[in-house]
Amino acid sequence: MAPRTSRLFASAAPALADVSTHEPADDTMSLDVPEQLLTPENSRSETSSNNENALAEEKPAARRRSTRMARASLAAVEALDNTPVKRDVPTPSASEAYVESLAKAKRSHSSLRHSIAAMESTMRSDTTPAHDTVTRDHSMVPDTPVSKSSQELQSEDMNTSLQQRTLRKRVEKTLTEDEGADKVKATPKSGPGISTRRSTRLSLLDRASDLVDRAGSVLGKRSRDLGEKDVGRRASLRPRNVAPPNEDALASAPKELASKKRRVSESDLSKLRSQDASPFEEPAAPSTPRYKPKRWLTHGLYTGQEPSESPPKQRRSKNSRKTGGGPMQRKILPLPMFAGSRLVRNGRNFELPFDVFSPLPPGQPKPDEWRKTNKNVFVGDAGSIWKANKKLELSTCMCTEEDGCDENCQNRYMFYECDNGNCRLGSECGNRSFEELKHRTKAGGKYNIGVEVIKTVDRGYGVRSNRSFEPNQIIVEYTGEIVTQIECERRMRSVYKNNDCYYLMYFDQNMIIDATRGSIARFVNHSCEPNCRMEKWTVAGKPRMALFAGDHGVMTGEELSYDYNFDPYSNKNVQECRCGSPNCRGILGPRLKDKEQRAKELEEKRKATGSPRKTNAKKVTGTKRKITEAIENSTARQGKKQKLLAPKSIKAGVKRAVAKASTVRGKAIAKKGAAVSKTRGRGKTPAKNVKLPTVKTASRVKAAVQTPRQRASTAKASPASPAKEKTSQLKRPSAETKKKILAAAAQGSSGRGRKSPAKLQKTETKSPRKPAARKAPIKSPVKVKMPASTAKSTAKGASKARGLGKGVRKAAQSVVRSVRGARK
Ligand SMILES: C[S@@+](CC[C@H](N)C(=O)[O-])C[C@H]1O[C@@H](n2cnc3c(N)ncnc32)[C@H](O)[C@@H]1O
Repeated sequence: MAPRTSRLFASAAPALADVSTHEPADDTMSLDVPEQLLTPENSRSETSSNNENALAEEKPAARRRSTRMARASLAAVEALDNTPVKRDVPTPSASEAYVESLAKAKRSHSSLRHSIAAMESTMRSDTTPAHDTVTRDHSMVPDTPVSKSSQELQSEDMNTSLQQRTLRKRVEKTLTEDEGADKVKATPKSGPGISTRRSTRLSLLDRASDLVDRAGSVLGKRSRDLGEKDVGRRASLRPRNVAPPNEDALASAPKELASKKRRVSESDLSKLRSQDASPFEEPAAPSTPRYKPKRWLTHGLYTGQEPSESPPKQRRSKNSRKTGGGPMQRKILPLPMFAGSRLVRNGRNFELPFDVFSPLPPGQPKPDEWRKTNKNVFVGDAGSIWKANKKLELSTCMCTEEDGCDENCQNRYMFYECDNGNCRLGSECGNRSFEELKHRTKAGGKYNIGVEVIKTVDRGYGVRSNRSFEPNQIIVEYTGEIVTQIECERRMRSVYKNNDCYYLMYFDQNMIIDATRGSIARFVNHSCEPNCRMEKWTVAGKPRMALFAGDHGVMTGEELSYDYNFDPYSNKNVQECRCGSPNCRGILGPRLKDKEQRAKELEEKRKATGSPRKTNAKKVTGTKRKITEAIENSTARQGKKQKLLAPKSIKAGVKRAVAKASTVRGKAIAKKGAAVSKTRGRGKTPAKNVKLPTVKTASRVKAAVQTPRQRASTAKASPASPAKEKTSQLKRPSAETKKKILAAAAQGSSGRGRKSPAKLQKTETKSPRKPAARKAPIKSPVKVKMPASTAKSTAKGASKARGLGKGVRKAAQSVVRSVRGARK
């Protein structure tokens, strides 16, 4: 005890000096007790053993000192609590404790005085004068957990002036009753005294590690690793008895500590340390550095995946090598992303897949020679010519708000865009496509623009949609340099003569858009079954071209195409089409016109039904495509044509002959009537004979055959019709023949016929008036002669042309017979 006491004295020398100045010492014990309680080392040891949370908290120095004082005073309270008397009696309130302490203070007044004086002197020596007041007045107000617990004991009396005195009295009481306090003091002084210093350093270290943690989370993995290494190194300095900020533990800790202190001898200090540490280590959390907890994303690519120990954005193998954490605790491979086991177990709400809007990844081949312009630019003379021909075209929209300029809008029909000048519907108007496109372009971004260039397999570049488009929605404007036709031709001859691709399109006023320098629309390829249309609209009086979605709309990722309806100008320019559609026309040529399209459809219909074809192949002419098609068609139908045409031509010939014959007959009848009337009127009977043979009146010829005169007249008349048709082939009869005919006619008429000579005479009498008329029947045999063959041929021809009938044939034959008979 002696060396120890001297050591204690040595350490408490300043305090003793102060004490001696205030009050003389009554006995040695009175000096011993405060020394054990109030040395700075003691107070530190208490702090280190109880204060855990305070390590991490920043406090001003003065506050820390006051805390130490509170610890010192609290140690006395704890000692008080540890007495057997206290354990049996319920914890008194602050006022009771005060009364108690007063009673006890009387008993050991003198010794307490010394101890209090020593305590105050210690306080003075530890704190500056400025803080002295603070220490005295607010020694119970520190915000550490321990001081809070002691503060609770006095919470009711905090406002009274006895606050400090209560503390003093309790200390006095403790000192009085606890005679073995020196034993208790030995342990905290030697054991935790060491760790007190450490704790002071550790509070700083912990703060520093906190800062490193924060910095690590900001600076990234490498910094975190560095921080971790540092922390690991400092961990050797960390006290092993760091307890969590548990109030129960804090409350119980001093009791256990006090009881152990009594049991442990001074010689077993090293053992004591390890034993002291054990009760605190059990509830204490492992002394790992306190990292900011990782927050796993609740959305994005990895949503639904099991969290791993690896930091994100790093390969697991690499990560485990660095951190030494090892791979994840998995027995089998995880399920694929978006179908992980968690997803299978729990399910989740529907989320759009990440590639719904997925522009092409970077690194796509891009056209080098493309010079872009999103506006039409007039080049050369085009501008001046355009202005000169400019017409102000206005079209006032008549739609109502209910209609909203839908498909029935008059402006829409005419490809006129509505604007505030010609339409009063404003935002309700549905016919402002170019306006919409303007807003989209202005907003920018891949989605608003909605198209991107791609490289196709066999058609050069193309354009792909990276969003969906409604049917008939505007997609992109076709812009470029507007040139005159002359300029266009010049470019074709010189500039583009070796080009494979042309970007020329007919525009307006005989001008052409050359999109070699133009918008992205120039890359849109041709398809025979396109999903888009190229349309020309008038916007604010100016024509503009744009690509619109087709009637079925466009889906994300589809390649855009329209029908070029391409005019290749020459054979050289005819290009093979590789659109791959089922109805591909084979070349980049013009599409069928409506009429041809209809004809084609009809043809197909006929083929299907098997009905004969009426169309004329001659009509299918024009462009190269059409010629090709016509050739194909003709070769395909040649056989059919031959089979069909043979019977057709006969029928047609017969029909023609009949029609002609009937027409001539009709005419002849009409003429006959007229002639008869004329002759009658004029008294020309022989004319009747001349006219009768006009082939057509078969019945009358028959009747005429019945009498010789009539036969004769028929014989004269019968060849008349063919003679009439083929006058040049007839030969004139000789005079002798004429006489014979006349004689035969006279005999025949006198012998057979009932005709009176008067009649004949009458006829003859009439004949002088018209000798030519009379001559005609005379001539007729000549005629008949010749016409005999003619009649034959006529009969043959008539038999060939079977439409003439038997009557005509018989008449002709009878004429021939009569002529022969007349000869005989
Ligand atoms: C206006 S450009 C289209 C963009 C072009 N593919 C490019 O790479 O620049 C027209 C040219 O593309 C090619 N092309 C377009 N559509 C095609 C198709 N269906 N089949 C074959 N070639 C096509 C032809 O060479 C044509 O002259």
